[in-house]
Amino acid sequence: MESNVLVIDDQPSILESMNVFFQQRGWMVYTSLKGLKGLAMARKLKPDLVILDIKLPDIDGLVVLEKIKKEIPQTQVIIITAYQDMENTIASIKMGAFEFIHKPIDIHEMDAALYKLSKISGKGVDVKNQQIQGKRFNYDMSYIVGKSMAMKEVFKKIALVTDSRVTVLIQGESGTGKELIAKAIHFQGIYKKQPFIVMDCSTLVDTLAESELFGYEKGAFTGADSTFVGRLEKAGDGTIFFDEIGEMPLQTQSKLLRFLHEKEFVRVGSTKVIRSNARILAATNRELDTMMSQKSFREDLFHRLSVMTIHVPPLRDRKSDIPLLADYLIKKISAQTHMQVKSFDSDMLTHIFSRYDWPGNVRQLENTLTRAVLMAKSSLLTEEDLYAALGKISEKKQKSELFKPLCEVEKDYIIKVLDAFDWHFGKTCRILGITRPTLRSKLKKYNIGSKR
Ligand SMILES: Nc1ncnc2c1ncn2[C@@H]1O[C@H](COP(=O)(O)OP(=O)(O)OP(=O)(O)O)[C@@H](O)[C@H]1O
Repeated sequence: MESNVLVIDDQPSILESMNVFFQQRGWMVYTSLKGLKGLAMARKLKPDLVILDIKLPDIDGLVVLEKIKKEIPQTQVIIITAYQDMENTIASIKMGAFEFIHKPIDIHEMDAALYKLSKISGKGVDVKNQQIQGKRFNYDMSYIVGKSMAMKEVFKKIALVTDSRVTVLIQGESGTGKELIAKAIHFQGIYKKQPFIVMDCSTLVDTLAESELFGYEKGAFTGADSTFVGRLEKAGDGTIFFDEIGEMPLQTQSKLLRFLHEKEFVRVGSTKVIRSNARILAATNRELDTMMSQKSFREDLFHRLSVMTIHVPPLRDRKSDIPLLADYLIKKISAQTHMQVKSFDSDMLTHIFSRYDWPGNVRQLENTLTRAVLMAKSSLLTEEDLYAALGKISEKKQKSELFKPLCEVEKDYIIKVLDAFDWHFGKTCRILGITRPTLRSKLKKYNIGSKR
């Protein structure tokens, strides 16, 4: 499990720099600009480490330190301050602060403190290892998250094919990460410096498909004002990824098949044969078996493409990946939207998100989290934010809407009976088992007027 740190400082620039520093070392980072809020977060999150400014706008940093050490003794605290203040240094160390670092923060000093921490902490915070993790965590466009058995199988297959030129067919529902896998195959392999070209087959129109794929010569047809280099040629010694291959028009399928046989093609309007060494990857969310039996997908093309197949399971079949994915995606979204990394309670998120089937798979999860990050009112993603992003109301809210105070129940019931008996007081009193004066006093108490 990754370590987590809470940074409490009233300077946004410090929060930002600490955020980057710890994230690069693979830590989960939480931040607070205020002491009291930071204290509340510490109580809730019980972080491995708190970086605490001694001078805070709302509460003395030393008081925060004292409370943290008393209530969450396992949490280590590093004090930071702009003041060379011996008294505070001594006081904070006496109170159990682990280290005292002066501003501006020297990252080597912070690294040294973390190293020291790794020696004393039972959790074994391994700085070196975290630096490696940090390097890997770079929103790399080919970085795939997953620890489920199913994803481990996917990783194994990727590893088998990255350095070869084998044709791979990637199958899976929409949003499962097929394009990401294609990128991983290309960018993790020895040909990663070569181009990676995507051909979205759902946009191919029969008449233009050949030109798009193989290119055309100037004057090949009306409107061909200049020579056009097709996608295959653009791929060079790299990869061409046919996304949504199931959508490729039948005529184009034949042309692609011929290319796969011969490894050469000619531009439209030319006679010059161009040899290509491009690696072919394809993906589909369609049932190609059914399409083949319906003759809308060529069987021979299928066999050519599926030298190796990778089946990407839907998210509902690997829910154990949700916490890891959510953690990664929130960091990715925060970086992309330049929003401060939102902290969240991983158990709460897992509890809520694991109940959904995610028909749109990881893309839907990513979109949901993006909405949650953008809509969140604070730097902490709450249960309410997650439910709102899912377009649902939270259990807490549901319950509060379902259950009302007794007086409201009584008021509603009296009105219901009055309405049912056309506001006949005698009948209403008999049903409710009360006297007329009692009914009158209740009407007054609940401000129930005349017949509505
Ligand atoms: N295992 C994963 N780890 C990290 N990000 C993922 C993972 N799987 C999918 N994603 C992210 O989810 C989004 C959808 O993934 P991708 O476009 O690769 O899916 P797809 O299967 O190709 O979808 P479609 O069939 O609709 O084209 C992308 O932003 C991708 O980066």
